[in-house]
Amino acid sequence: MVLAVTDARSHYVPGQDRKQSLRAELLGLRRSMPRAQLEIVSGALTRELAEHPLWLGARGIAAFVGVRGEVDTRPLLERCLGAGKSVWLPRLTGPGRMRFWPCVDLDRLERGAMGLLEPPIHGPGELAPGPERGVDLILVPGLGFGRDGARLGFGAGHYDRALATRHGDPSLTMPTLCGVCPVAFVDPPGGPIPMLGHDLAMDYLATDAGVERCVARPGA
Ligand SMILES: Nc1nc2c(c(=O)[nH]1)N(C=O)[C@@H](CNc1ccc(C(=O)N[C@@H](CCC(=O)O)C(=O)O)cc1)CN2
Ligand SMILES: Nc1ncnc2c1ncn2[C@@H]1O[C@H](COP(=O)(O)OP(=O)(O)OP(=O)(O)O)[C@@H](O)[C@H]1O
Repeated sequence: MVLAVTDARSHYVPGQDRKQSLRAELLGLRRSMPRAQLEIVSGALTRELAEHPLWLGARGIAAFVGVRGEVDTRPLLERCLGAGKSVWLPRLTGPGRMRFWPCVDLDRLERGAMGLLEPPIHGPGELAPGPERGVDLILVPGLGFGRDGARLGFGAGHYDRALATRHGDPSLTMPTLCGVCPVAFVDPPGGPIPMLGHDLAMDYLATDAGVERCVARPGA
C-alpha cells in the first residue's frame, strides 16, 4: 500500500528548523547589543582585518555596508578606497536577487529596502565579482558563523544564489570568502550551524577577536 504524505512537513528540509530558530535567537541577540559595545567590536575588527595579509594582499574587495546592529564596515571601506583598491557593494535587484557594483564614493550610497545602503548603478554590475575584475576577497555579512565555515543569513539566499553562479563555473576562480560578525556570534550554543546543499562555506572569519581560517568539521 502506498501512503500519500500531504501534511505541512512534506517539504521538510533537515536543518531548516534549526536555522530558523537560530536566526530568531541571533537576531534578538544582535538587537540587544548596546551601540557602544558594537562600536568597540567594530573598531577591534577593523584593526584586526586591516593588518591581516588577507586584507593587505587583496587588490580589491566586495563587501557590504553594515547597518542596524551589523559591524560598521565603513572605516574598512574608506581605507580600501584610500589605498586605491576597488570596492564592490551589493544592491538588491529582485526577490532573493542581488548584484554588485563598484563604488568609488561612500557619500553617494543610496538608501534601499530594509534600510540597506547600496551603491548607485553604473553599467551592468556583476553577479559575483572575482579575481578577473581585481576582486580577491569578499566580506560576507551574516547573523552568525561557525568556525567550520558555516554561515547563517537572513534566509533569502542572496549570497548563496549570487555566488553559486561563480562556484558552478570551473573557468572562474572563487575569491576568498570572509564572514564578518562579532565573535559573540561565532559557534552559537546548541550545536553546529546546519550546512545545506546550497550553502557556500566561508574560508575565513573576521571578528573583534581576530581573523581565523575556517576548518571543516571531520565527516561534515
Ligand atoms: N548590510 C548588509 N547588506 C546586505 C545584506 C546584509 O545582510 N547586510 N544581505 C545579505 O544577504 C543582502 C540583503 N539581504 C537582506 C535580507 C534580509 C534582511 C532583513 O530581513 N533584515 C532585517 C530583519 C528583518 C526586519 O526588517 O525586521 C534586519 O536587519 O533586522 C536584510 C538584508 C545584500 N546586502
Ligand atoms: N544557489 C541557489 N539557487 C537557488 N536557490 C537558492 C540557492 N541558494 C540558496 N537558495 C535558496 O535560498 C533560501 C535561503 O537559503 P538559506 O536558508 O541557506 O539562507 P541563508 O544563507 O541563511 O540566508 P541569506 O543567504 O539570505 O543571507 C532557501 O530557500 C534556498 O533554497
